[in-house]
Amino acid sequence: MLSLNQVSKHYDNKKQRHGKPVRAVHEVTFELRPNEIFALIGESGSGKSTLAEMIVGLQKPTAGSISWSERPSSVQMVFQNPDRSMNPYWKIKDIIAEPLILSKHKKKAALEQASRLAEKVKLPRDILDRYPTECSGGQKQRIAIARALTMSPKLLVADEITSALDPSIEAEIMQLLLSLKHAEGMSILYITHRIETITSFADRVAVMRNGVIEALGMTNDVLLHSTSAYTQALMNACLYGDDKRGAGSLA
Ligand SMILES: Nc1ncnc2c1ncn2[C@@H]1O[C@H](COP(=O)(O)OP(=O)(O)OP(=O)(O)O)[C@@H](O)[C@H]1O
Repeated sequence: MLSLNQVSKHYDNKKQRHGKPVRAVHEVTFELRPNEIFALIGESGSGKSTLAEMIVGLQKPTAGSISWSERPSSVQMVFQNPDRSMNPYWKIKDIIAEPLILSKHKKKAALEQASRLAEKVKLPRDILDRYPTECSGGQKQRIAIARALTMSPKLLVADEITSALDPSIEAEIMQLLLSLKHAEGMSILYITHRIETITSFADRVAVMRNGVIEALGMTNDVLLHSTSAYTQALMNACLYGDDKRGAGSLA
């Protein structure tokens, strides 16, 4: 359904003083299967967000191709900081309904759909008439997910969406994503630096390092049996807590 073929994103950084070229993503090739959770892990700066942004069309590759077999609106993205995509002066029901109204649905039907989706992502009923500042971080991520669901996505790209949340709230959001994968029949590209959370969550995992995919396969195979020293170091770093952001000094 989604296939990436030799996808690269290089920045020349010529306009910056002392700017050096960066190979944010370099010749990445993989396919995403229908109805799978695919985790993308790697240390900070390894290129995960750049790759995600190219997949949803927010950035153009400098080389290679990305092909998506479904309608364009069936790829949706949820970001780490939900506040950036929410108008603080709008009620939650209007925030969830916005994509429907933009795509010419009648307001009444859009609000009814927003209410159904709020229930689907297990938000309390009274939240619809509140404003974003009156919601918790976990609730805001549920709101962002509900809004993404208005477009009946076949692929949800989730970029560090639980990174700012407490572990117990993170676990609840991951549980929600698992149930949505089954109920909606969608795939999820899940970007995280918390590797310890993905073992019983992701079907497959890709490990990024300096813009390239260093390992890719079934989650347990990659995390437990990979011969890649970098992947092993990432695992050790998260198990023994010496660097929560990843392999750090292992460049
Ligand atoms: N617009 C840009 N211009 C120049 N360089 C950029 C730009 N965006 C990202 N980069 C560089 O590309 C590399 C990959 O960045 P990216 O944000 O994709 O990594 P990441 O793995 O998502 O990191 P993090 O986990 O910290 O979000 C980094 O070296 C970054 O500095």
